[in-house]
Amino acid sequence: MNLAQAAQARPPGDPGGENVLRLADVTVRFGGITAVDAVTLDVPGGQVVGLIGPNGAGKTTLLDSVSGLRTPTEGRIVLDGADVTARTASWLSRHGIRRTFQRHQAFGWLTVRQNVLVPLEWRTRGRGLLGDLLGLPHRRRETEALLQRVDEVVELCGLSDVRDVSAATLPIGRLRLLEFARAIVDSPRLLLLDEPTSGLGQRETELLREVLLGLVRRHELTVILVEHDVDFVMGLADRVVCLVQGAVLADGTPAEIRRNPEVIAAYLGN
Ligand SMILES: Nc1ncnc2c1ncn2[C@@H]1O[C@H](COP(=O)(O)OP(=O)(O)OP(=O)(O)O)[C@@H](O)[C@H]1O
Repeated sequence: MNLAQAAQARPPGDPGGENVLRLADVTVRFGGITAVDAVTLDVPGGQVVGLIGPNGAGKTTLLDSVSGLRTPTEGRIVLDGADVTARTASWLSRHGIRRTFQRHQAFGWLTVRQNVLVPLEWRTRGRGLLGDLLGLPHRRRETEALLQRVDEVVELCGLSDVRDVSAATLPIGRLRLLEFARAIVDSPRLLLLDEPTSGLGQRETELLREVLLGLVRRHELTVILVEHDVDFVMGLADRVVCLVQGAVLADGTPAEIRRNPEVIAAYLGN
């Protein structure tokens, strides 16, 4: 990862590409509770959109809808121009949407390297099984390429020193970085991050920031970032959306959101 190269590829403030994602009046209800209330949002390619708001504002529920874990009660979700509102999580995952969760999802009994390999194995599952069994050269080359990619991402996420250690023995900060590594290893188009800095120390937070910034600036990634660490969001996001009681209270640049009196009253404080 070279941040200088990354910064050249897309200068800060560049509006990014066409919309990767469009939410149109997305509403999610749980019985009488409206968790997400008619949210309309465009996410241009290559941008980081920060999603902030108080506890219970509907941020995670919105990510659940975009990642196919929860079908909206109303409204439409459009990915690269196609309506994906009713698509399943596994379909969306195969089509380039990845997410992390507030609680890490690593497999404790696998090593760091094996954990990062899982999404790649899953993507190529079943393909070339005969080639594997016969040890055919083209399959060996494919496997070597996958392992090389795994090692690159493990290094990028600062996990090389623990790559052969089982995940169950890692402290929480390392586990969160492992979760992130698993989410980016197969180069998703859209990454949904749910409180990625929670449990990270200062150095780990800075590493995560640099890795994310590099990927985004090189147009490799579009991100929706849910995060309570306001400085982290404001430092990374091209745009910030503040949700309150399921609805969009404000949508603007980090500077606009920081000085928005309604956002200050509802969430940021003074
Ligand atoms: N499975 C569920 N069943 C019923 N209500 C739910 C469910 N999931 C979320 N809610 C409710 O929906 C609302 C939004 O919750 P959500 O977790 O999306 O908020 P959030 O902004 O992510 O909060 P936090 O910052 O605390 O993670 C809350 O009132 C919550 O209690």
